[in-house]
Amino acid sequence: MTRVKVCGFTREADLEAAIAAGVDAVGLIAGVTVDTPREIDLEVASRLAATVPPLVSSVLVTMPGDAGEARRRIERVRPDAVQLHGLDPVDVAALADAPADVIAVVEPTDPELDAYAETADALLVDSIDAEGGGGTGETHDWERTREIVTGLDVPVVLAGGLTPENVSTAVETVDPFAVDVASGVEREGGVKDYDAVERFVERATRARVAP
Ligand SMILES: O=C(O)c1ccccc1N[C@@H]1O[C@H](COP(=O)(O)O)[C@@H](O)[C@H]1O
Repeated sequence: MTRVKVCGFTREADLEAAIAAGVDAVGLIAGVTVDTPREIDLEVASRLAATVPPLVSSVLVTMPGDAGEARRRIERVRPDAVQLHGLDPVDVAALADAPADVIAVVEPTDPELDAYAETADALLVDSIDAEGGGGTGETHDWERTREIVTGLDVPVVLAGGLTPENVSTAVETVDPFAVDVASGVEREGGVKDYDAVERFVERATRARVAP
């Protein structure tokens, strides 16, 4: 069954609603260098991460300048996992002993996919913007991401432009370890649409990969 991450919470009530809807992971965006309505400061991220119950993963989504900054943010927020935008495989490898699983964000055509797969605990394949940020609301070539899933021995998370309306097709096409959504389940920037979150979770987990 495909796991589900919903990302970009700014309000505790939205986090609670998503957990009640059955998400496997919740993303908290802090320390990013792109303009987004979903960014919160590290202190708020730390407070929200502490509310996430056992058996649901908290994920710090961040764009640090280097591994040292990433480590400081992990120690401050104490997430179960950290989703890193913009670090190279060497910096990702330097976080192998950090107290969080490491998810490296890549685009489907990244020439260093193999190196990231060897150093990170999971890859998140996203339609990232020129600055390496996510939250674009854009899909990418899912066939290419399917090739990544079949070609690499690392959990692959599919992100980028997913919605309750397209997530079934995305899962059937890509067969990812998990799917990840931010803007596609919002009624306004940074505010989640609870019905959309429920429909996203239901359709993502019900979808079956074509044999
Ligand atoms: O959501 C954002 O604004 C964001 C900003 C900077 C880094 C990551 C961000 N979000 C990540 O991008 C994916 C895809 O977003 P979307 O579903 O296309 O809106 C999101 O799930 C986060 O992991």
